[in-house]
Amino acid sequence: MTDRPSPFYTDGSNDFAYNTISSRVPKIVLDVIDRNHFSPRITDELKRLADDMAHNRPIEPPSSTTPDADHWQAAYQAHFKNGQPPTWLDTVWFYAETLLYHFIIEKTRYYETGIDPYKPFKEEEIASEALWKLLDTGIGIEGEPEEKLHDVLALALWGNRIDLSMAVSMSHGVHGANDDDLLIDDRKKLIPHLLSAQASNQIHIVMDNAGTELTMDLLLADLLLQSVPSATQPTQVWLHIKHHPTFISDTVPADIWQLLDEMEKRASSRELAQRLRQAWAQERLIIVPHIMWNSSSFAWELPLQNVHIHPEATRLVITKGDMNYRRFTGDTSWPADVPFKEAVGYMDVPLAALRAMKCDALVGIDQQTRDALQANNPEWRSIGKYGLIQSNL
Ligand SMILES: O=P(O)(O)OC[C@H]1O[C@](O)(CO)[C@@H](O)[C@@H]1O
Repeated sequence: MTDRPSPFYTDGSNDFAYNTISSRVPKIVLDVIDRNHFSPRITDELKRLADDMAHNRPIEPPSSTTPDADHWQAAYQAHFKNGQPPTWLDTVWFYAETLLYHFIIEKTRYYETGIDPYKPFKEEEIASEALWKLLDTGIGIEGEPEEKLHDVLALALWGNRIDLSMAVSMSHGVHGANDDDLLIDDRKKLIPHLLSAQASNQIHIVMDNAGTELTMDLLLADLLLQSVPSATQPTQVWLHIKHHPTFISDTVPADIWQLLDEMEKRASSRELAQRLRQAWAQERLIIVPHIMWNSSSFAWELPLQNVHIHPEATRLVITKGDMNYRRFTGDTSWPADVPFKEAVGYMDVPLAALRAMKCDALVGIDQQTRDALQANNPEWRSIGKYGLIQSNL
């Protein structure tokens, strides 16, 4: 058993992590200011946050008033160095980035106003014709269940490219996504596992972005509800989403209901929306917002049983996207000879990760493949072009 490598740091030892905290997310904070109409006080607090990150200032103590204050105050202490608060460019990247998005919610007073600071970004995407064209393509997929699952799993993966925090990833789009960019494809194991007769009746999807990715995930959920054979209990699909808005586009409850409303307005997607609403009403489709998915904890630190992920009932956990991949694999680059199954060995349930690669975190790709991709494009890991469908099956 290979020891888990340390997580990426923001101190320059990993370029992408450093650039994210020193430059990329400060720009996102300023963009959030521009896209909203905050009071001068909130605007000044956000500008100071952006400036603190860019200038490697000490991280300020988190507030004591948010529902997850205990987590963030404990994490703050746990990341002290030499008895001092960490600075933004000298700490664990996963902590710094998740904390940054927590601070945006804290400073925009989300818990006092209920206003999603990313709503302007999300509204723009849900109005895009590309989203609705892709949904029509997905709805039009025909064939046997295994054929449909093969194609819809690919759409759910490539939908992850559409990520409002990463223009370069969005630039690759979903239409025309081809399997050449799919570096690992475990669908040949996943699909028989999903379609076989088993006692476990629950598929848990740890969700990611609203908008296009959510549209593809709802299409996948509908197909799973129709295709996965029921056992003593009806097949259920659980959607695990964020408790509050984060990472610009991550899904919160309002995003699901707004999308279903929009789907119902369109003749081509009305039936899909109605099936999903009915599945929800019959408790076959279950939506679970939980603040653990907003935290800086890695997956092995999370009480997954608190969100009903139990070995005996769970047929598969599907994690979507880059941040969840980082949370489940330790936000690090594993040695090339370590299989995905080993890196997630703490998981006592079948797991599949559907991820468009947007940073250096990686496990389960051999050295020869890494070298070839590196020679072709040194930024191959972080441009959202390549995708993984990895499983511990
Ligand atoms: O929505 P996803 O797939 O989790 O990716 C979003 C994240 O990808 C990253 O660029 C790298 O994880 C983050 O900085 C970014 O916000």
